[in-house]
Amino acid sequence: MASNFSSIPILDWSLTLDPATRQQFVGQLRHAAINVGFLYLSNSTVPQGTVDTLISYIPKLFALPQDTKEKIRMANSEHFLGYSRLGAEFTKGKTDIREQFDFATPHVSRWKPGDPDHYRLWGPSQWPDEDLIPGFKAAMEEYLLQVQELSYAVAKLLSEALGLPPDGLSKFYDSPELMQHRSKIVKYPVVDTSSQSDQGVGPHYDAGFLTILLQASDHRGLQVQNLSGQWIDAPPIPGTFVINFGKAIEFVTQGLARATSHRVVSPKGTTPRYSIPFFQNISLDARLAESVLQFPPEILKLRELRGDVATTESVNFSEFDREPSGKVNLIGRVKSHPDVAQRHYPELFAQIFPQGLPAHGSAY
Ligand SMILES: O=C(O)CCC(=O)C(=O)O
Ligand SMILES: [Fe+2]
Repeated sequence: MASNFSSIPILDWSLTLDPATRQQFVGQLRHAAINVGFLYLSNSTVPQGTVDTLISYIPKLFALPQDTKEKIRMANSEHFLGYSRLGAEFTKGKTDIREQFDFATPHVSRWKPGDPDHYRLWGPSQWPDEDLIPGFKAAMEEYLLQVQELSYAVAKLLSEALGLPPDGLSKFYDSPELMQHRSKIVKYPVVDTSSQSDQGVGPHYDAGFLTILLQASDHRGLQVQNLSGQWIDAPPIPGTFVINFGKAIEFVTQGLARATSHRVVSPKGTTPRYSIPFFQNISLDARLAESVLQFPPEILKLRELRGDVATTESVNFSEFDREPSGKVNLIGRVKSHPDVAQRHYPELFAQIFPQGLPAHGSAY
């Protein structure tokens, strides 16, 4: 019988600051990683002011005129960065009812002719005109910087929690100037469920290492699938982030850090739900099948005690066993945003969608 969970643990980052309580935090992180795959983090290193400033911009960002938003649409960007209008994205063959802007940490594309296609995946963000939303770009870039720092600090503690040295995961990151992490600002509108689905985003796993999610409005909607397949609510808790693990870290930790399936149900009531996930990436070149880590037997025992996870309907990033991380991520982006892919990666698009653009999204 698999151990199971009915709520998501809340971890207090301030425990890490005192040597007397640090190990308590590390133990809680070990439990959350192995048995749940999700946690809330309170009292993190990200200043509340940075969070509040960014949140204050969200309604203004989505209220920009539609043509202003379309000027920076994702289809312009071979990096899959920019604006996606409502209904432009697919998960498991169904339209996700969300509108979003994808941004990323500052990065200059390293791609040059002859390099693999997936080097083109990372590059500069598209920003709305500064005059139309003054201060927004600076607020987002500051947020990205702070959350990036937090993500590296969490990775160190996770490494310890799994019985590795603190730098046990660092070989998966390139030097900072070669790395790029992504984020997006998402709006889930209220839908009329008598005529529409309530799929904010369908069941899926995240692809990378760590996801640090800010639930930026007071709405339920995020749900997490437990080991026996039931959907557990992960409601917003003020002053916290939600952290979860992606398929890449699950792969290299032999399933110790669990990638847990999750989804968002459209909000009820009268106001939209907002969220800001941050996806910590690993090196585009990382070949995970060659980099699986070794763990102490007492840690591996905990995975055995957890037991097997019920099969889920979530989308899988199964190519990690043969392709470099950048290629796996590119394939995921092509499936989620086929219109962008058709324009910028026609060959890969044709392999994945031999019949052309899916009418209703048939990506998975
Ligand atoms: O909006 C949320 O709360 C979660 C979004 C999510 O899981 C994703 O975009 O990967
Ligand atoms: Fe996700």
